[in-house]
Amino acid sequence: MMTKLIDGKAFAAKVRGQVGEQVARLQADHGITPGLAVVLVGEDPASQVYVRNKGKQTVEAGMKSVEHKLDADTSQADLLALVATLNADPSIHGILVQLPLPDHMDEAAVINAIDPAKDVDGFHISNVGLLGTGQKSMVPCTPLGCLMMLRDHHGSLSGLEAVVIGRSNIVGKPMAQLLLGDSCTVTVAHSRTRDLPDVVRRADIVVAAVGRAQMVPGDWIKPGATVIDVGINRIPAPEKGEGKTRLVGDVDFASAAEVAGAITPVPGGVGPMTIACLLANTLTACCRANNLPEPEGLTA
Ligand SMILES: NC(=O)C1=CN([C@@H]2O[C@H](COP(=O)(O)OP(=O)(O)OC[C@H]3O[C@@H](n4cnc5c(N)ncnc54)[C@H](OP(=O)(O)O)[C@@H]3O)[C@@H](O)[C@H]2O)C=CC1
Ligand SMILES: Nc1nc(=O)c2c([nH]1)NC[C@@H]1CN(c3ccc(C(=O)N[C@@H](CCC(=O)O)C(=O)O)cc3)C=[N+]21
Repeated sequence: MMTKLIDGKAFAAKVRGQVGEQVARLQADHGITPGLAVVLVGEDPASQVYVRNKGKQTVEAGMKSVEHKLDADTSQADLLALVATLNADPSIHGILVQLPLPDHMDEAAVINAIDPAKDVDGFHISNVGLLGTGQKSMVPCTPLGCLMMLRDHHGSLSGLEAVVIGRSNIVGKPMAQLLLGDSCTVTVAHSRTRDLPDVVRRADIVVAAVGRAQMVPGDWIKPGATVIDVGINRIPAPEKGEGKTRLVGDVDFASAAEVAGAITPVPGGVGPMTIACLLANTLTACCRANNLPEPEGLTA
């Protein structure tokens, strides 16, 4: 089987280009610059990398980027006060609080304190409810990026069997909602699923969002299926030198690529699309806030 590599890096660059064009038009026609605020609590090195990448790409798309870095022992009240300030700031159209938060914080309380119109992660209960009932919402970036790649590859997803492995609020559940919205027959698998290999074998579309390095082998994949690998796992890479690591997905890429019709790599697949969709959501939020037409092709 000749598999098609779905190039998320190139796709994301295209999306960011479209966002940049529409940001320039917004600026020229209306004098408005979309603004994104990213809040990071604590010093998790991986989170710092993501936050830096987000800030850089936000600026490259012509938008305003603000980063707030708080100590790991910041009180929840102080974080909520910052969120309230950002909610009230008219130059900020998108707010992202990087997850996970330190253990002493109530993640749901913080997320639900964000103005839903500025919730570019799409994690606020209002947005979750709107998505679940098929109404206009802010759509979570990672699943939105996956959906864009799937639509691009398949055209219509109608009637396809989709299996999502993972049921988290940030990836698995919203992914399942989006696939249902595009008329897939959706199965959501998780750690209690009986006979996961058999469940995965019936899928035309597999979305793996588990957080376990290379757990899905090629012999679970139906020949010709499309495989979207959300996982980001760092594993030792002694071949690169002592103490070195490399990134791998939740799918065993080498064996899955032998049978899949199309597959996303890690890195260079879902990850860059997540950031591109964050920029798209910020633009969308800015247009909505100003009663302007929404950007085309950048929403679900
Ligand atoms: N590329 C990107 O932009 C992003 C990548 N990620 C990556 O995606 C992965 C998943 O993230 P996230 O959804 O936050 O993770 P969570 O840990 O929140 O959820 C993992 C899910 O996988 C399920 N699971 C765990 N073990 C198994 C198993 N053996 N068989 C089947 N299902 C299992 C869990 O089931 P149960 O509910 O029963 O415990 C849970 O539903 C991670 O690698 C993360 O780094 C995340 C966000 C963005
Ligand atoms: N509120 C919130 N929203 C998020 O969207 C969110 C979050 N918290 N917490 C953490 C996860 C993870 N996440 C990634 C984003 C980009 C890459 C990405 O760009 N990955 C590159 C590689 C980056 C590298 O080299 O480390 C790639 O896959 O090619 C990965 C992971 C967003 N998340």
